[in-house]
Amino acid sequence: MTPVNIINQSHHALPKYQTAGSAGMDLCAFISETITLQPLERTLVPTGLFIELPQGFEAQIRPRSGMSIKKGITVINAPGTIDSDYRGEIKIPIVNLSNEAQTIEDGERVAQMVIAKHETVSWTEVSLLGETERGAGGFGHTGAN
Ligand SMILES: O=c1ccn([C@H]2C[C@H](O)[C@@H](COP(=O)(O)OP(=O)(O)OP(=O)(O)O)O2)c(=O)[nH]1
Ligand SMILES: [Mg+2]
Repeated sequence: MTPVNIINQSHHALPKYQTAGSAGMDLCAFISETITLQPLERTLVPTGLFIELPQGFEAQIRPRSGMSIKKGITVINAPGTIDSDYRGEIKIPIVNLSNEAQTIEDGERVAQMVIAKHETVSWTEVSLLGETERGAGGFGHTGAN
């Protein structure tokens, strides 16, 4: 467990792992009025949460499968990236991909957040890359199925 500083300006509980093996913590909407999204409409949902990740960590904002299948609502930039030096409010860009209007209520769990480690690299500019069996093959190169 890595301790991470968090400010919670919402009246909802801190995000938590729902089960011992959960990778993500659900994020609740922190809104004063119900959001209604028409088909293909998008909006930015506030959470009231501000975090201070250690360098080398990121938070990924991902859709919830239940929300996607029940309402057709997904995170439009999934996976959203929260940088370790970001000190603003975590907000969730969502879109209604269903063909009817959908609503989001205060406290509704609209997305989930996975905290992950990432590398930081420095480039070494070269004129040739190491040879591999794949080479430049991609995009279905290994077969039809
Ligand atoms: O789903 C998201 C994605 C990003 N952010 C915040 C945290 C992140 O550190 C910052 C910038 O995100 P990103 O780099 O994806 O956006 P950008 O359009 O490249 O903005 P910037 O130029 O500020 O980096 O916005 C969120 O609150 N929610
Ligand atoms: Mg950016």
